[in-house]
Amino acid sequence: MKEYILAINPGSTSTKIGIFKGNEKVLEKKINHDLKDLEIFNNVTDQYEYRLNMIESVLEKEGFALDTFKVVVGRGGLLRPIPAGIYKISDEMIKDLKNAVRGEHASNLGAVIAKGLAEKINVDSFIVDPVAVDEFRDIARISGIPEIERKSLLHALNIRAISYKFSDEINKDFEELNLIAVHLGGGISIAAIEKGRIIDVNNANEMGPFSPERAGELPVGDLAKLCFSGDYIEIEMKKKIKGKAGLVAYLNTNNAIEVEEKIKSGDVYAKLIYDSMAYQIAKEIGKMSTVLKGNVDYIIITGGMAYSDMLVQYIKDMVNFIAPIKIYPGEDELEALNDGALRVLNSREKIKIYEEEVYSND
Ligand SMILES: Nc1ncnc2c1ncn2[C@@H]1O[C@H](COP(=O)(O)OP(=O)(O)OP(=O)(O)O)[C@@H](O)[C@H]1O
Ligand SMILES: CCCC(=O)O
Repeated sequence: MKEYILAINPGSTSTKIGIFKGNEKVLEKKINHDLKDLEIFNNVTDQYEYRLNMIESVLEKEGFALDTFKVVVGRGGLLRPIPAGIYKISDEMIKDLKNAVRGEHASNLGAVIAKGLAEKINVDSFIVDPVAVDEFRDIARISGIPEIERKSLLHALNIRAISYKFSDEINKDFEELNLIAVHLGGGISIAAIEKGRIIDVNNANEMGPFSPERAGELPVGDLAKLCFSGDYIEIEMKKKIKGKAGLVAYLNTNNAIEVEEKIKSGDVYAKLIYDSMAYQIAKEIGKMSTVLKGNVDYIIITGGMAYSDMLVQYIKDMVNFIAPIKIYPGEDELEALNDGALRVLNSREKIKIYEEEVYSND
């Protein structure tokens, strides 16, 4: 009997899978990938067979036959700009992901694997709120140099799932609230949400505060100088901005818990860096409150670093004049994928068609 939903979330070093029966998670597994195994692939989507085989082995070992799944849902990747929602995985979408039309990202594999598995058993496959969700007004796209556009790229899956959860908890519709939603993970997304639409966000890869591994916004003159200093080739510069930046660059770790231990043992430099990250996060929240013209109902803070009392307290002290603050530490993207699939299966939300939304966005 087809009774389960299979959720697939590929990350840079692991693939997480979740099996759900209605709202109940009956299995969660994290498949770790050896970096040496991944290095041989030129593009992320070339890892398809490798990761698919590992998922199938886990399913077999755990006793879940493929034909017990009624739908397969994957994390969406760097697609063309599209509104938030749940999308049927289409050939056009797969083509864009394989061609990396907006770049390489581990989540590009989510749709490819979900569709591959679903086709074997002849069921539907979906993605939910991919990182490419774009609900910006044109005014938010202008950067200051015509060749460069400000882009909407964010942790949309977790941000929207937590926003829905919070709205339910206070018995309001997400579409009637103005929120600032903050995801504090390896990357940091800070979004202004007006009546359910994400109208502005920093773009965790390129702007906003620095994070455990990323540089965030940088003084552009000095950045240009560094690029042309002759000391770095392009790939090194890219790594310097994303991966080897932020806490990693200053303190040699991307682990906020380790940084807090240093601070507690009296490391003044670690405290300066950590406080500076908190300061920049608070400053970005302030920016988003202006985007919403001060009409902010709540600030919600989520992601792994939301577990940190030290960080959250610093931020709260700076921004609690703006709106009440609610903290949801951690993330459950597998649950968010399942929730999305259920909303479609229970006819609470209409499935979107990628090609139609891309076209209507042009
Ligand atoms: N209890 C805790 N106290 C402080 N920091 C924590 C705690 N638990 C996790 N973190 C920190 O949260 C960060 C990782 O967050 P998270 O797991 O949400 O990110 P990720 O999934 O790796 O990346 P991303 O969210 O960008 O996709 C790390 O710096 C980690 O040390
Ligand atoms: C760019 C937003 C998503 C991510 O950092 O993974």
